[in-house]
Amino acid sequence: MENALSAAANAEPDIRQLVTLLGATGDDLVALQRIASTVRDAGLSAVGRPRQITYSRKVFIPLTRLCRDRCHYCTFVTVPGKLTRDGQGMYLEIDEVLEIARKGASLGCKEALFTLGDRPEARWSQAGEWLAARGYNSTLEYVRAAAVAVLEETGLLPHLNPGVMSAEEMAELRPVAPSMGMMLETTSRRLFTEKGQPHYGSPDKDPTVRLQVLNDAGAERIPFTTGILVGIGESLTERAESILALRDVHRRHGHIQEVIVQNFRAKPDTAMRGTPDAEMSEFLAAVAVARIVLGPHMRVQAPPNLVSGEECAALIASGIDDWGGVSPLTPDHVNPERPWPNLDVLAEITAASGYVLTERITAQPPYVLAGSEWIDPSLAAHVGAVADPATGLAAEVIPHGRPWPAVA
Ligand SMILES: O=c1nc2n(C[C@H](O)[C@H](O)[C@H](O)CO)c3cc(O)ccc3cc-2c(=O)[nH]1
Ligand SMILES: C[C@H]1O[C@@H](n2cnc3c(N)ncnc32)[C@H](O)[C@@H]1O
Ligand code: MET
Ligand code: SF4
Repeated sequence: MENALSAAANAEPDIRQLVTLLGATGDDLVALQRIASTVRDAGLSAVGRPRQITYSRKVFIPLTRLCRDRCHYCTFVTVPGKLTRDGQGMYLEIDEVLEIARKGASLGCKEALFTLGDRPEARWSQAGEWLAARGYNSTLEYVRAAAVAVLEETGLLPHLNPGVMSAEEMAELRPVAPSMGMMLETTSRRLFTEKGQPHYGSPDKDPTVRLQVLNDAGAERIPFTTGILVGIGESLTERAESILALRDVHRRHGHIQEVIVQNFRAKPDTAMRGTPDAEMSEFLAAVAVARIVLGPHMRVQAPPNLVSGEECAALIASGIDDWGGVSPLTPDHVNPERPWPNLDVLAEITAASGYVLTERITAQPPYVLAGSEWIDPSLAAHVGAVADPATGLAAEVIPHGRPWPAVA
């Protein structure tokens, strides 16, 4: 442990040392957290915003809960029969999307997070029929149309999280969203190939496929959010490998705008209901190791609603600098049992640790400030209207719709 801690403080720890660090507890964990905090603080100072912890004020738009996958931890996914019994459509209609986005805009939200099941039309004929009846050939085509409607009618900026996409599909979507994302989850192949493991039977959770998406997103120059899900049965070695894989793809393309370290939370109606939640010390060690491996310039995000208020302070101590999207309106539909902290409370929690809660937009500041290299010119006016031109963070405005593309 001492060698591993000293490597973390002074050099690049090797994978064996990272595994040791991922198992740190007690005083060793405190020492690891100190190193991670120092790295985070240096990174924030270097970009001229010392001690700021960011969040994005957002609405969550669950465009469809149908999915061709069946991840054992997921309570978001549903089936056509259940939607019909509950009197719901296969997808949200554009009007329903706009109603959520309009309410969000009036509350000062600047991001519309589209999170949805992967390619449901590949499994459910009802999904394909719903789309065809409205003139769409695919879920991703419908995502694009919904994003355009949100831009034109509300001015919220779409962040797209629709699962696996091809390079061509990402290129089609790039002009309608300043950022996109997809969790790597894990590089563990075993959790995908072995019967009984959480990704068994979910083709979109093949780690090779997911790494390809991350690589393609970089080649397409899309500011991209990704991350790992901690505590789904991956070993400490697999956890270390996953973090290293994210470091490597970012070294290649420079497009990873933030890395989410998310703790698994068991849900009653899922196959993993009996699996204990991620151990807090292991989760904190994962955050700290991610910070150390990814370095001072990466934004490291953990959601504040998946832990307690005291544990939020421990996340700050472990080196995060971003809380991700927080909503004053919509629930976290992926973790519906975990309400968002009120934004005033989150500001207090953040301040109690000596940091200032600061609003950003969906794309992280360096990508906003770099302009057309990273963000499609069709979005320049929409982004310019909600971003502070000096910092690339959020401006204090209420968004409003404008034509898209704003610049032809
Ligand atoms: O409310 C949530 N937001 C999630 N977000 C959104 C996130 O909180 C931020 O709104 C975005 O990252 C914008 O920066 C994700 C975004 C991604 O690109 C990939 C995965 C997630 C996962 C979640 C999630 O589980 N719950
Ligand atoms: C949107 C993201 O939410 C995460 N996700 C899905 N189900 C759970 C759960 N039970 N607990 C925590 N995170 C979860 C996955 O990482 C997915 O990619
Ligand atoms: C609701 S899960 C998030 C989006 C996508 N289905 C994925 O698993 O990556
Ligand atoms: S986590 Fe995403 S891919 Fe897996 S079942 Fe849920 S919606 Fe589908």
